[in-house]
Amino acid sequence: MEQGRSGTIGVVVVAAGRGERAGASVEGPKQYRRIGGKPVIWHTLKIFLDWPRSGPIAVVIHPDDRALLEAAVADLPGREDLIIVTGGATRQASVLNGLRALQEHGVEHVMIQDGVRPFVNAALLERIARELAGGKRAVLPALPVSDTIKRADTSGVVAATVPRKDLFAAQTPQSFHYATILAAHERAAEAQAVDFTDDASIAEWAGIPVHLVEGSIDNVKLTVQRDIAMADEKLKGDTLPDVRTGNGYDVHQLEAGDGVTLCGIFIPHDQKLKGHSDADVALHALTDALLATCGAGDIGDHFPPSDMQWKGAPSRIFLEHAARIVREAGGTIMNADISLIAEAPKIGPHRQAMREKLSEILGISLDRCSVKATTNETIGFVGRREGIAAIATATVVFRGAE
Ligand SMILES: Nc1ccn([C@@H]2O[C@H](COP(=O)(O)OP(=O)(O)OP(=O)(O)O)[C@@H](O)[C@H]2O)c(=O)n1
Ligand SMILES: C[C@](O)(CO)[C@H](O)COP(=O)(O)O
Repeated sequence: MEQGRSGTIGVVVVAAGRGERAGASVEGPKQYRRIGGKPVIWHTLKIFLDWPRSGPIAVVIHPDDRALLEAAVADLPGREDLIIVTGGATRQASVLNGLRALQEHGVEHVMIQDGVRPFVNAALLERIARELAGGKRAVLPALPVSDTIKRADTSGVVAATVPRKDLFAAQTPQSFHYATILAAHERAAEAQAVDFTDDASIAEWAGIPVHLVEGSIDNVKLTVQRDIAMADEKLKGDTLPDVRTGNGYDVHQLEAGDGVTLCGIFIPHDQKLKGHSDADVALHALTDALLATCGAGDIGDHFPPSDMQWKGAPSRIFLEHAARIVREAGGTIMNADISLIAEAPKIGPHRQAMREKLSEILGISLDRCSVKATTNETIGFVGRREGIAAIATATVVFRGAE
């Protein structure tokens, strides 16, 4: 065996199982099922191929799956460097074959990864690598169990509640000093000690201290059909359009005057709206709705009433500002909808002009601009003609989900 090159981390990805618990599929065993449009094994291998510290990578497959693997990785950069190995009847046997395949590659450490954990991530690999570099011979990513754990007898009756304080759920990549874990695996095989479900158990059996590092909550093993469906949904979700809705509400008092400005349209009336600017409640509500779609605060944050420059200002300035913020954040305004709540003046005759004004200010088509109005049936402050209220909703689509 070649001497391990200091710091080189080999990888064994085991993918020779039959996936019986997940059930049959035309795509083959679960490691070849597509999630987010790519086979599970493609995702897993990509993480290791992209991770700059990966040394040689052995992929352990079932003898019947050669064509499936080749098709699965056909478009994966770096696939030509993968070392393809045939697996055994158990996970343990498959890992041993993978470890043996790295013998001539001079690795100092090895990460042993389930092919069916496609959400392993570089941050987790870095955490593990730090421990290996610090001299740990066996490192196990794991998370504390969060469910209460019961032990049951064979009739399905609970025999005991197991204190969970010291319990952890083991993940992969379980990572080791290469020569140490290879020797332990070889000894376990010779001793026909064969019921180990993971490599840390073999290290424990061989008396090697296994050190925990914090696993990753995303790093789930796809075991049953539902796991695969959920993984697919998760990845598809990442590419869904990022549609956001914001709402806004505003009220201004009425006082004696000669008219009100609503949605940028002046309507002659025997009252006017009180306010620092032109007091266009409708445009103020819509400004808030737009700002809300990108978490940009509210109108008061951008145009403080204490700032004299906004005295008597036309409110279209505020709306144009909010629309600019939305666009700069990557948003496209899809729809703006305003409901006015006013006893008087009548809004109906001005609705079309208001919609056209919104369309002009926002730069979107008329059919995406809606203005509605209702009275307050003579009750409350609106009913007593003491004020006018407006409610607005804006829908914005952003480029790509976060
Ligand atoms: N003989 C085996 C058995 C399992 N594995 C691999 O070990 C990982 C974890 O095993 P598991 O989830 O149990 O996969 P399967 O054995 O395929 O599933 P099942 O037990 O439902 O058949 C998987 O990537 C699987 O392909 C392997 O390489 N060789
Ligand atoms: C290695 C493992 O993924 C750690 O949780 C697990 O032990 C594999 O068990 P399985 O029975 O092969 O699913």
